[in-house]
Amino acid sequence: MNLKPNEKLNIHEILKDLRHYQPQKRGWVWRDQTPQQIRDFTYVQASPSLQNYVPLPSARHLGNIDPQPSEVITTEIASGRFEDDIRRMRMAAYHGADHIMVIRTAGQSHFDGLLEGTPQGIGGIPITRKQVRAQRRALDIIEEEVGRPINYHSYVSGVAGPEIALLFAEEGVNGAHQDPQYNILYRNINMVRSFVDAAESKQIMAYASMAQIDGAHNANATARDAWKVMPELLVQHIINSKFSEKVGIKKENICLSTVPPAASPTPDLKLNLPYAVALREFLGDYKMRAQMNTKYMDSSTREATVTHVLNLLITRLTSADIQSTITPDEGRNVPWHIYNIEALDTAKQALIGMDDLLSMVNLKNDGYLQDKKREIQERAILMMEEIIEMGGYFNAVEAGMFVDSGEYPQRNGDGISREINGGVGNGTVIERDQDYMAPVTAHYGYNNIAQYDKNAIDDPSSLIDGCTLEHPEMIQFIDELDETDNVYLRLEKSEKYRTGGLLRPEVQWLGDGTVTVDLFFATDERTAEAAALVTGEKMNLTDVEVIHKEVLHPSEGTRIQIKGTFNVDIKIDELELPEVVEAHSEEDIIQYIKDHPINVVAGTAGNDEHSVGIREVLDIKHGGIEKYGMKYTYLGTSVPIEKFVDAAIETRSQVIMMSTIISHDDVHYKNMKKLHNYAVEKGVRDQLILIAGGTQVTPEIARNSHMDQGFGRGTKGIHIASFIINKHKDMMNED
Ligand SMILES: Cc1ncc(COP(=O)(O)O)c(/C=N/CC[C@H](N)C(=O)O)c1O
Repeated sequence: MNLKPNEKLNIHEILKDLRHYQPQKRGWVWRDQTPQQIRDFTYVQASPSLQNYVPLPSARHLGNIDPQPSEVITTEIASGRFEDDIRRMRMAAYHGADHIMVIRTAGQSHFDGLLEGTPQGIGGIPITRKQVRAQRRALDIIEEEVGRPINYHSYVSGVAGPEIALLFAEEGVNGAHQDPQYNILYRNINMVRSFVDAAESKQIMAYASMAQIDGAHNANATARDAWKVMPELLVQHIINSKFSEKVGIKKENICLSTVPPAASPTPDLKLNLPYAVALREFLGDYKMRAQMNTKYMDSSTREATVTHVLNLLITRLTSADIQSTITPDEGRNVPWHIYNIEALDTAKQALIGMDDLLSMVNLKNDGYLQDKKREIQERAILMMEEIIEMGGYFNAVEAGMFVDSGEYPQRNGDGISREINGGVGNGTVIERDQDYMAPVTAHYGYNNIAQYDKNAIDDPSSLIDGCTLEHPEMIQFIDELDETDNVYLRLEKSEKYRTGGLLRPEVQWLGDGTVTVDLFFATDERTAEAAALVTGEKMNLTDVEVIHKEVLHPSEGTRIQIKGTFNVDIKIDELELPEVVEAHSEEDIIQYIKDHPINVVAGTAGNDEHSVGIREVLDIKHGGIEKYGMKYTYLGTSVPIEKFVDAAIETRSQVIMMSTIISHDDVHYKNMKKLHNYAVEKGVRDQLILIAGGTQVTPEIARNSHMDQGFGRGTKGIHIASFIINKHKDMMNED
């Protein structure tokens, strides 16, 4: 399936014959990191541009360039409906994401086997073979469309870790979180079981060349005062990284989740920059996955974005191989399309904006930064030495050494303590017998293959002519298990928004009807909140809820954002679509005017004193037509209609731009007819391009009033200039 930008991805095609689909490749793909020369600009920490993309809004002034940073950019997409998330993945890829992270449904860490089918998830997606295969298949098509590989990522931790790891290897998943410490500390899974499972999972991930992200960041999401766990974060990174390397994951696929432990209004960089430097100095052989702090994130997207940009500054002052973006699941707890895309644009804009920063500034080799860095490192080393003295990691966990609210070596005794012989899965690790044998690939630990064939020791599955990792056709694909909760039922309900010609606003699921309204009330917070809910109801929204409050002043005013459901289906074929306003590139217009000089007469007609609008589209300062080399004679305001034509004749102008804002008694259309009639009377109508503009002017009605074109709200100089050269070309061909 080849995707075209103006064609929607067809979920039915993705699901068709899924049982026979096999992943196109395995393994993580880093970006091609090569400096890029784009127009006048050289980008050093860059990668090649995409074939299909949506550039930043401001790129419009720069020929729509879309430079790509060198870091892999992550976005997390998990609304609970994998079929709807595929659309967002395509949007995200257009905005520069090449690492799609799928959070699992709540509590999947505690499922001791694989889920099947495609039930709807809560707070994430139930990771199943069918769902993974469908999304990887979609990403295979989307990466063709944007022209860059896309890494698909989810989570291996939990009691079914090894089974999930094998599923991911079989289905071509490219990256996963895997860290036994996560199981132990945050899911209370038995520590012996967790490390044995982790060895198996990591071996499989190494075989499939998957990138691994660790779970150290969870400490600063869990700790009482996150900035105090910095020594422990280093320790956690070291434990998982060294363990992973010993199991067999290549260093370039071991990624540290370098989430900084603090965010403004703490002095963000004074805490997080020394930590970032300390981490990279100790563990620079591995890859760094930068991820902004998600603990001190509230419902203000503006505030979260600033924290995100400060994290991007740290990335540019140190280094990152993967740059994660605001994790809507953890930030605003609303995994909506707009938050993924805004965060991707933030990352792209900031990283590109700070390209090659260290060629201009560098970090001081003395003073606070180095002292703080060293202090963090020393605390971490002391902590590791004490762990060894305590008899090792398991004893240290049992003693509550981790996520204590004290800054090591200070201990407050409130760490997360787990019993060596406790937790989920305790007592489920069984010593392998002498004759234990499993004829499978990427299997960790004792495996007595030699008892059957000494030559097969390095290739156990050769005893059975290969396992599922060599023969994907052996994989048992289970379609749907639950007749009441599966993708087919969901697609049936939303089909009218796919092929029924209907539209409804949405935030995450097709046609979910959710809208947000941004309100300000000149009153205190509680009154404003109550008023906002009533406002939503009076707008005929249902399920109205407040999702964000901002006090501008305790009594003068409060900002409230609400969400609500809009319960009306919009019929597409009843819509009157706005005209497409063609805009040539700035270079083409400038060149055309150089070859064909064009003069313009402009002013505001009749008894109308408005002048702002027409100045916006005339002056070079606002990107008016002057910017493209056109010369204009400005007649001012309240210009008699005849004067426009007389001045055009006198100045040998080809164009009249008449601004006519006032629309009482349709005076604006009367002005247009008068202008046309007078030009005819003077015998110059066919030599002139007549353009009318104004807030109440529409192209169709202007043309019906004998103008050549009309321009309404939001018109920019480039739109008018493009029309003028198109019309001028037509007139030239006619002559
Ligand atoms: C090591 C590890 N294993 C599993 C899970 C998730 O585990 P469940 O699937 O049971 O929820 C996590 C979660 N971290 C959040 C990731 C964050 N959004 C990020 O970008 O890093 C984890 O860190």
